[in-house]
Amino acid sequence: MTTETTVKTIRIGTRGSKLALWQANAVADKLQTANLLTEIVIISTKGDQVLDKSLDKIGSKGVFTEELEVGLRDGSIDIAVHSAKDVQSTIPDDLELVAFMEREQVHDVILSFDPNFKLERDSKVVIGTSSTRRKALLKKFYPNVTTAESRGNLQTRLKKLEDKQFDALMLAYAGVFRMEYDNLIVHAFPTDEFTPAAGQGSVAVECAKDLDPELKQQIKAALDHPETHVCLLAERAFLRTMEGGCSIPSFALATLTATGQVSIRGGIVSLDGQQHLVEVFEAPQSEAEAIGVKLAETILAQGGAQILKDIREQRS
Ligand SMILES: NCc1[nH]cc(CCC(=O)O)c1CC(=O)O
Repeated sequence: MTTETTVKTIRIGTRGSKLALWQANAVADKLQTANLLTEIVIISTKGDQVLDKSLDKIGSKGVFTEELEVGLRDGSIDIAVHSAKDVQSTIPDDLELVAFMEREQVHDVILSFDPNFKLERDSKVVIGTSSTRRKALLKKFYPNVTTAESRGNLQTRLKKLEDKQFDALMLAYAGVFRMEYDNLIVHAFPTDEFTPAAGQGSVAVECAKDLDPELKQQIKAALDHPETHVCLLAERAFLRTMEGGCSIPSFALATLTATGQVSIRGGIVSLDGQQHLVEVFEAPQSEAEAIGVKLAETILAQGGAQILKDIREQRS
C-alpha cells in the first residue's frame, strides 16, 4: 500500500495595495523556502474602498481586516496577511494570529520632494497625515505645524504631496522603505518622542483556529520571528487594555534588552498635544502581556482614561 501525500497550496489572503502585496509576497517567499506551495488571493477591504473619510470616522474596528477574516472563515483563504498595526487589538474567538514576521525599523519619517526641507521646532509647515497619534504628537513637539488629511495608499499620498496639498508627508519608515521611497526621507523622528503605534513595522499572519494543526505549525515555523512576537504580545496587550483601535492617540513600543528582558515604552497624548503621558516598564519575556496590561492600567490611572473619555465625547 502506498501512502498518498496531498500537497496543499496555501492561499494567502491580502489587500491589493502595493504595500500589502509586498507583504504577501514576503510571506509567500518564506513559505516557498520552507517547501510549501502558495497562491496569493487579493481581497478588497472597507479601508481600501472608503477613501474620503478619516479612519476615526469610518469606525476603526477591523476596517482593513474584516473582509480577510470572512475569507478565513469561508475557507477561500488559509492565512491572511496584515500590517500588524492594522490588526484590531482583540481578534474574533475562532481566529488567531499565528505569526509575526521580523520587524522593520519602527520609527516615523517625513518625506518631501525638496531635499533641503528641514523640520525645526518652530516650523510653520503643513504636514500630510491622517493618524490621530501623529497629529497629536506633532501638536506637542512641533506646535506651529498644521496637518492635512492624507488617507489612501502610499502612492495616493505621494500624489497629494506632488500636487502640493501639503509641504511634507509623515509616514512609517517601514512602508516607505518597503515601497522604495526612502530617497525622499528628509527627517526621521526619534521613538522616544514619536513612539510608534502598537505593531508598527511588523507583518501579522492570521488563520482560523481550526486550520490543520500540522499546517499551522509549518506556517508558524516558516514565518514567525520569536523576538518580534514577544514584543508584539506586550504592545497588543497594552492596546487591548487601553480599549482603543488605530484611531486613538496611544503609542507603544516594546524591545528586548541586552539581558533578554522585554522593555515597553508607551502612553497616550491628548488631541491638542497638551497632555502627554508616557511610562516605561521592563519584565521577563514570560510576562510580556502582563507588563503591557500594567503599562496601560498605569497610563489610564494617570489621566489616560480621561483623555479617552474626552476624545469619545468630542467624536459623538
Ligand atoms: N494605517 C496604515 C498603515 N499600516 C501600516 C503602515 C506602514 C507599515 C507598517 O507599519 O507596517 C501604514 C502606513 C503608515 O503608517 O505610514
